[in-house]
Amino acid sequence: MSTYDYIVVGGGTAGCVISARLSSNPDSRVLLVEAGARHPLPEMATPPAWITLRGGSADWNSVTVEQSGTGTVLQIPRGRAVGGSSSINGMVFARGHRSSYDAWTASGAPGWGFDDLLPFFRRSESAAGRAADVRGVDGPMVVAPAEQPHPLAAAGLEAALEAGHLKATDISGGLEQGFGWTDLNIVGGARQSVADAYLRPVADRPNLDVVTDALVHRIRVDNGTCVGVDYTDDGRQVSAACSGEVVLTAGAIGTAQLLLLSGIGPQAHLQSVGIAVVVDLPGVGENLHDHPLSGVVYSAGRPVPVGVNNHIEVLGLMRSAADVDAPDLQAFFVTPLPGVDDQYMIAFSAMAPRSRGSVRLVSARPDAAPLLDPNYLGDSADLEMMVTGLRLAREIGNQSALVSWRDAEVAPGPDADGSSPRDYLRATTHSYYHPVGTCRIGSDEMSVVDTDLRVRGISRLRVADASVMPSIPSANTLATVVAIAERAASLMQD
Ligand SMILES: Cc1cc2nc3c(=O)[nH]c(=O)nc-3n(C[C@H](O)[C@H](O)[C@H](O)COP(=O)(O)OP(=O)(O)OC[C@H]3O[C@@H](n4cnc5c(N)ncnc54)[C@H](O)[C@@H]3O)c2cc1C
Repeated sequence: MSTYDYIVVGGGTAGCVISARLSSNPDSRVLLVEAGARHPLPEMATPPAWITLRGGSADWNSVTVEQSGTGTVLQIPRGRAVGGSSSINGMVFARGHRSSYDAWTASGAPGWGFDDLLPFFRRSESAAGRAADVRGVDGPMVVAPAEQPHPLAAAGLEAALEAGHLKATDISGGLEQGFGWTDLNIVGGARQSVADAYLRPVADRPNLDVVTDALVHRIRVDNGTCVGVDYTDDGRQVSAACSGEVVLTAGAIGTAQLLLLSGIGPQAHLQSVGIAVVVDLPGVGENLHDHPLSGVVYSAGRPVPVGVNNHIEVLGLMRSAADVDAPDLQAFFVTPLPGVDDQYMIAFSAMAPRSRGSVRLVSARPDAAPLLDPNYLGDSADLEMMVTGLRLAREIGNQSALVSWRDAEVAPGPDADGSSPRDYLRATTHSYYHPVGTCRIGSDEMSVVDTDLRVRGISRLRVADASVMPSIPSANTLATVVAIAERAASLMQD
């Protein structure tokens, strides 16, 4: 059995960051184990093609249980590839508003506010042309607004300003609200995944072993200490030993699933699926949540060019009412709407959803898909927030700046008023692909990791991915996961 100083479980977004940072010390032997393939699919490089990667070989093809708030069963794509979800995602690179992270501090995660995370956000990125005291100048992720902006996105931005929203000079920076050109991790016309930015440049380090197409089954715990992992590689059962620390970076779904498979989780649930309890940790798999997403669809009165980017170039962060404490709604222009000719959408999403769900096992088999219940619109406040989002999106959609594009509102359609917007929202709300929260940081009994990301009750085991977020930030989640991973690497090297 090989012994490593560090084992990183899941070679996705966070896993690529952490294994690259830890292996920069030539004296540390690092193993990274990833279930997906080593090499990228050709379509991953082409920004507008990202939509087609959902449901393909680099997606775990997860679905939810029927959602009580919507009556629907929804897909939750998540990357199964080196680079993880960053290899199939929409390439929007944005921090949440600073209030999102300050809410983490307030919820019992001191040291995780915006100012605490800022050095790690900055370390991760090169954002040329942005304010250098807020944005990074020499990090691996090279991010910038669309080089060749879509003309319909430009018209949408004008329409948002016409509707009275603020113009944001840097909507990706975490300090502003309003509408502006978001940063994208597209470099020279191609996706830059986190694997491209962090891992591939260092993959030939002699002290870094990257094992792919390998499913981790469980972590091994001996007397309260994590001592290694078990995985299958090409049908063989393999055990790797760890003399230092194991860090779980299998994502909000995969990490919770692995802890449960390893006997770390709510006792009654583990017993119900026949897994011996190692630590009764009731918060594992709880607190699953995501941004709910819907949109107003318009037919265009003229051909809408396909564009060379990711279909999402302008983001808006708004407040649902003037007196709310923090921005709580996002809107963006989908230009064009993929899969249909000459339509576009103004999408909107509740940024601080109250609904909470869970990840649970159906059996002790590591290859069995877990039960996923993000509980979209389960809390009626989220539905009402989406009703406000629909109203604000329509306001923007009806402005004169869009008149040369707009033909008609196709969905919900001009007749939808009274109670029918709620029916429309229940029927059309789907995942924004940002599941988080299943192993949250905190100090109460439902938290899973402490503020140093150490799993409660087990030594030499950390979690560092989207699962540790106590609550979802008010933006797409990639940039936040990268910052969490940077911070984790720094904590592990202290
Ligand atoms: C289709 C899509 C579009 C998105 N668009 C955007 C966007 O435009 N902007 C944005 O900011 N965010 C976006 N996101 C969200 C963002 O990409 C994720 O929040 C982020 O990448 C999650 O990082 P992670 O490290 O937590 O998990 P991941 O990047 O998903 O990595 C987890 C890794 O662990 C591996 N793994 C899981 N279980 C096991 C196991 N048992 N054994 C071995 N390996 C395992 C997986 O294969 C995967 O590679 C999108 C996500 C998706 C899926």
